[in-house]
Order: sequence, then structure tokens, then C-alpha cells
Amino acid sequence: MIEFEDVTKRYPDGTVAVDKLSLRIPSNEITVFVGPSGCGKTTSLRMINRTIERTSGRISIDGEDINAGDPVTLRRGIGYVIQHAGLFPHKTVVDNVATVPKLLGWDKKKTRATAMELLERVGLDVKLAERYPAQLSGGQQQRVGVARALAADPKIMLMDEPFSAVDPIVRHQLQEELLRLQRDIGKTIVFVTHDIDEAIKLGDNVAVLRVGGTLAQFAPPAELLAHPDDDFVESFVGQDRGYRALTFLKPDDLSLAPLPPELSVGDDGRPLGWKSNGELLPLGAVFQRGDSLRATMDSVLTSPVGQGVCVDEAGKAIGVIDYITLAEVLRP
Ligand SMILES: Nc1ncnc2c1ncn2[C@@H]1O[C@H](COP(=O)(O)OP(=O)(O)OP(=O)(O)O)[C@@H](O)[C@H]1O
Repeated sequence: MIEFEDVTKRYPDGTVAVDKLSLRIPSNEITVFVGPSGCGKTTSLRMINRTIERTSGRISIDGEDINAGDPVTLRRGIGYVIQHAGLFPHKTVVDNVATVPKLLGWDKKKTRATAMELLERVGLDVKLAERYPAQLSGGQQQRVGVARALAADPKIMLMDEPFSAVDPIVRHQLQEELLRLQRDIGKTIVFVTHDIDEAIKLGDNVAVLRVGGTLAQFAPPAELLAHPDDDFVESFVGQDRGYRALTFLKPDDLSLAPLPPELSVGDDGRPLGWKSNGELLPLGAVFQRGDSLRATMDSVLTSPVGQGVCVDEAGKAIGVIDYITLAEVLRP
């Protein structure tokens, strides 16, 4: 656990970026710092690896004050990923990833093998290993940044707006891959973003900060959406929070209707579309049992006949749900 106790940062010009911040960041989970520009997210993050030194208060990792040892040793146990990846331009991809293992004096073979394995893990083609950062796309550079941060197998990863500089589609992919990776590696990740949707998608917990560097609310995303503590959090979370809360609701006993004759199904049981006046209308989005109510609702809304199709793991149609049944499920 990383613990902030009454932590304040006052810059030399008198700006108080973080003001008596107290919070507990659980181990092996993703905690997101979110808030408007200038609310002290980056300052808070960088105080953890002491690239910014706190003015007062205490920050501890597993009970030990981070000021007890020297900052260089501290930083070796903490991966750091920033916007634009911050890769060394004159080093190849594999050498970028190998930076910390080399510093730690690992032998060459082990370092290279680890670096190549990490490239694969973050979804990069190992053929790119000998390229230079400028020869990669923005999304690929970010993946290298994540691999580099993971190279020495740190317990903690600090990520400062790592996906902000890429287009929305790549951003979505990087978010999905981070979640997939985290299921395997279970690191303590502290992630900074100004985007509440990103915070809600990635965070096990979300810390909402307000300008002046104070904590407005610290809660899991579902709780934040359902019960914002005050007007500031409510407005920051956004207008459609009721709808977005459906992401976290997963009905376990959704009652499905049998497949209607208008649904065209292939020989392999996969749904193909909806028969209508001799035409085949597109299917719309499908969902699976165990998906969120948001996904289920999306399936109903995108269906041309108002019926969402549920499929099994193999993609075979197993039932449908219509507006009326869905409305019953949604009723509080
Ligand atoms: N070196 C510095 N000297 C003086 N003030 C600073 C310094 N660095 C940051 N600040 C101020 O501290 C406050 C918090 O900055 P910080 O970068 O932590 O915010 P942030 O929430 O990460 O912002 P953004 O989302 O815009 O990146 C801001 O008012 C900023 O202007």
C-alpha cells in the first residue's frame, strides 16, 4: 500500500499544488488520480518516486517512509510511464526496454531475453525491436514505454497521462491492453488522467482531486457514479452518470426469450441478421451472459428490430432480449 498522510507540496514561488492530501493506494490494483487541469495530479504522482519532493506530510510504501532511503534506489523499484513515452531517441526499441536491467547489471543474455518477452507482452511485434523510436507510431511508442517501465519487474508503476497523445481508437486499444496486462501482472498502478471516462474504465479506485490539490472523493468507479460526494464531483463525473453506471451492473439471471423465426442463423449457429420483407437487416451488436447492462442495452439499441441477441462463447445465438424485458431489469 502507498499511503499519503497530510501531504503538502508548495513550490518555491508559493504555489500550493497539493494541500494536506491523505489517501491510501491499495497494492496490486489500479488507482487513478483524476481532476481538472492544475489540480495537482502530476505533482502527487511524482512525489511517490521523489522526482518532486514533498514539502510536508508523509508518504510511505508498505509502511516505510519513502524518505528513509535514497531516491535512486526508490526509483529502481518504481516503473514510470509518461505522455509521448519519453523514449531515448538514439537507442533502439530493445535497448530502450533494457535500460533499467542494464543499470542493474543483469547479464546481456537475460536482459535481451527479458526485453524481447516484454515487447511481446505489451502487444508489439518483435520485428520492431531494432527500430528507433522515431520509426514507430505513437501507440507503438507508448507500448515500448510500458515495456520499459516493466523491465525490472517493479512492484509499482506510475503512469502520467500515458495515452493522451494518441488518437481515440489507439487509446481504446492501449486501455484494453493495460487491463489485460494488469490481469496477469497485478502491479500497484497509479495512473494520472484528466479524462473521467478513462478513470472510470481503468480504475479499481478513483481519486478525484480539485484545484488547490485537495481530495474531493476516493472511491471505486461504480460508487463514484452512483453516489458523488458533492456538486463538484457530480459535475466532474458528468451528466450521463446513470447511464454510465450500467457498465458496472452485471445481471446474473437475465431472462432470455427463445430465438424468434425472424432471426437468421447460420449452420454453425451464429446469428447473421434479421429477416424483413425478403431482406436481411444487419444484426446490431451482440452480447454475452455476464456482460454489463450497458453492453446489453447497446445490443437492444443497435438492433434494427429492438431485440438484442445473446451469444455464447463460441458466438452461437442462444436467446434474445427486448426493450420491455430490459426495462424490467433496469427498474430500480
Ligand atoms: N515547478 C513548479 N513551480 C511552480 N508551480 C508549479 C510547478 N509545477 C506545477 N506547478 C503548479 O502546481 C499546480 C499543480 O500542477 P500539476 O502539474 O501537478 O497539475 P495537474 O493536475 O497534473 O495538471 P494538468 O492536468 O494540467 O497536467 C498548478 O497550479 C501548476 O501551475
